[in-house]
Amino acid sequence: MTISVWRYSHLALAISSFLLLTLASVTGVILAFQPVTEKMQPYRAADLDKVTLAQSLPALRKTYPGISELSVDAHQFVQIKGSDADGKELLAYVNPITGKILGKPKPVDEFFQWVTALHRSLFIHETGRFFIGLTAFLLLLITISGTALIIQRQRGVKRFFTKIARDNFAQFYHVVLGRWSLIPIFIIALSGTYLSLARFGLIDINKASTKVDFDKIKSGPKKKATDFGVFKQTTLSQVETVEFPFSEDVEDYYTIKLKTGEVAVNQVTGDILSEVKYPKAIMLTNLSLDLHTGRTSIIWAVILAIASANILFFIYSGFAITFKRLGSRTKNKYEAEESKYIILVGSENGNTFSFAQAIHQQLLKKGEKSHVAQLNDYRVFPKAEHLIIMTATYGLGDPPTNAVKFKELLQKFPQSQAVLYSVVGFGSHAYADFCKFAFEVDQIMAAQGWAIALTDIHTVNDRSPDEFSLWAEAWSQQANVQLTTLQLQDTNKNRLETFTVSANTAATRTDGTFTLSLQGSKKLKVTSGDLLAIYPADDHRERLYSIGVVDGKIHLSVRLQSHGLGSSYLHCLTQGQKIRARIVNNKHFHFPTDAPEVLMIANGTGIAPFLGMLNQNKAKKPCYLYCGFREQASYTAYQDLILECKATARLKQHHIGFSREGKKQYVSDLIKDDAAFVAALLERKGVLMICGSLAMQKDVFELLDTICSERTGKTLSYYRSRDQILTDCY
Ligand SMILES: Cc1cc2nc3c(=O)[nH]c(=O)nc-3n(C[C@H](O)[C@H](O)[C@H](O)COP(=O)(O)O)c2cc1C
Repeated sequence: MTISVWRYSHLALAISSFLLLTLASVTGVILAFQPVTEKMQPYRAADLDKVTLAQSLPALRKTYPGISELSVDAHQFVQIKGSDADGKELLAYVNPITGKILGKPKPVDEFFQWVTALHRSLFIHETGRFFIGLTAFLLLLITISGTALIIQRQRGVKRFFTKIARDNFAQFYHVVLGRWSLIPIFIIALSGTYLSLARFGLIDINKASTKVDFDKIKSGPKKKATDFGVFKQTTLSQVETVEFPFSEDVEDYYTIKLKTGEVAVNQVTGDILSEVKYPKAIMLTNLSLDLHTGRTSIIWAVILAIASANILFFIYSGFAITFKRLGSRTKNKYEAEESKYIILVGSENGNTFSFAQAIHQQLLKKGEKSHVAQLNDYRVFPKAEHLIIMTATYGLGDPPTNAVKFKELLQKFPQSQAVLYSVVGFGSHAYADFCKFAFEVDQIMAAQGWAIALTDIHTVNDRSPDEFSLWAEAWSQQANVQLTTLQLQDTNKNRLETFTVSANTAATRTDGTFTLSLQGSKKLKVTSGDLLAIYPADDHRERLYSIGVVDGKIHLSVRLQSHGLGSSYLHCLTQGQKIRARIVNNKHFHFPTDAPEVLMIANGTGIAPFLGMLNQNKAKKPCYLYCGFREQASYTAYQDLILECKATARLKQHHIGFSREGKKQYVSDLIKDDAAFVAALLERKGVLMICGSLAMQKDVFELLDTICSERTGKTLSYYRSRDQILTDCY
């Protein structure tokens, strides 16, 4: 089943039951304390599984000749009923062997009684019981769909308990707590459902009673009750109640109600007069009661309380996740299945969506059925006549995250009608592989029998509105759809903050690299590894820089490029100057606080985020830094900070190589020298972080692939898929 089927089932079930589930969970938490408080009373008889009826019944009957009934409850309290020597009513907890009175039963606490009635029937008797039973059943289905979702999210049953990628608080803890409380919640739901079915007679739980043939009752040979075989073989832990003979008359007998059946015993001879076995359903009902109420074990009662409290958290976090998802989803007027125009977007930072929206809105205005989705949502579009694919490119010509599945899905879901397609690539000439992913998409589209190219592939450099308009014009002519001026919303521009330059080393360095410190005007949510987006020409062109946060300030490390738009702009900034920029949360490259060890690999200005991470490593997690520079002069600027981190144990080891001096080493040479250590670190679940040039990343990946296959027998992608290799290269 696809993830969305499970997700929607999970959501629909949760929505339909959340009110009653909240009530049942709150009352469930309270009721879990009932067995805990009751069990604290000092009436518990020890080792009931060793005390036989032969040891107990004759002794009790001797001490209390007026005894009529003995009962053993779930807390292992032995209670007797009858009349005492003075003919007064006798009701007490006793020691089953000595008969010593341990205490008097108290009526059930009124508060617990009230909560129990609310929990079971909402004070509306059978109707309430029905709704509570239904809620238990819905909870069972929610647990099953939740399990399926966790398995899909973790990509397999075997990886069920492996590390969870952290999206946001609600999502992360919904899954983390879900995994741990799955079993108790499943048991609560299953036992609750079973008890309701039994209550409504859908399961037969009628207890048949013993039938004694009075004509066959023998009055001899007489035996002592302590020698009755059935008494010797039965322990009090098996017993629910014992009804004592009313008188010494042979026609009055013992009726012993066990958990598994009922036995009538001749009080003179000890013969079994009649015996019935209960159906399995009775045992299952008892087990369900034990499991649902925690009445037999304090530990289980506490687990039930925690699990019920977790259900309340799941209700909160489940809704938080849903609202967030709905908020960020592209709002489509028409479903994909009914739309003539399908616009698929590949985007990492959201900019490409604003171009897609511009076309989408125009089509809607014209009364056309248009639908915007992510490339990863590609499927069969039965009514589609036009497919527009707009995608960015990242890394070494890689797809954005929301497009990684597209190629596979395309092979899986061929369209059954001819569809006219057009591909628009969004990229930047600042990267070697300009719009590479878009070109790949265009090529595989061309290979689909059902796909007909409406235009040649168009590329848009640096989100240029002019270049995009050229494509829009070409497409509108070919598609015969008139488009008026496109409204491109630059949402990023609304999110700019002011930063003050607190230091710039541009003037003091000769090697072309410089560091820049910035101070935000207000308290910003930023951490090392995030990116700073600047708009040097105050237009659509955006430039991103990795951030290191050192002592609360944002540090950038930049190499001045000839004709570089961003680097030239930053180079000229002077102390005290203010700039407008925004922080891009780059969560996949944050310091992995859960990792046991971290190995950082950087070349050149890629060291910036690591300096911040090391500075923030107050927990002194073992960190190793492998760094490559052109010459010593490039390294000097960072040396003091690195040595300080080492002196304060925030950095355990560092290895620096210079490509144009001394041994002429690249960072990959440093890694090669320590291949055994790197492999062992990966095996110890350590994390490798790489920041710097894409060329360096390529070399290091090739080397790591060899190291892994030779030394750990695993592939590099094995560690990448487990978030043990994190990259931020440019
Ligand atoms: C880290 C990084 C890597 C990039 N790699 C490439 C690339 O290899 N080729 C390319 O043409 N553009 C590359 N770009 C530019 C983006 O594709 C371009 O800015 C695009 O408009 C971003 O769209 P989005 O905001 O929708 O993700 C890269 C941008 C960043 C920040």
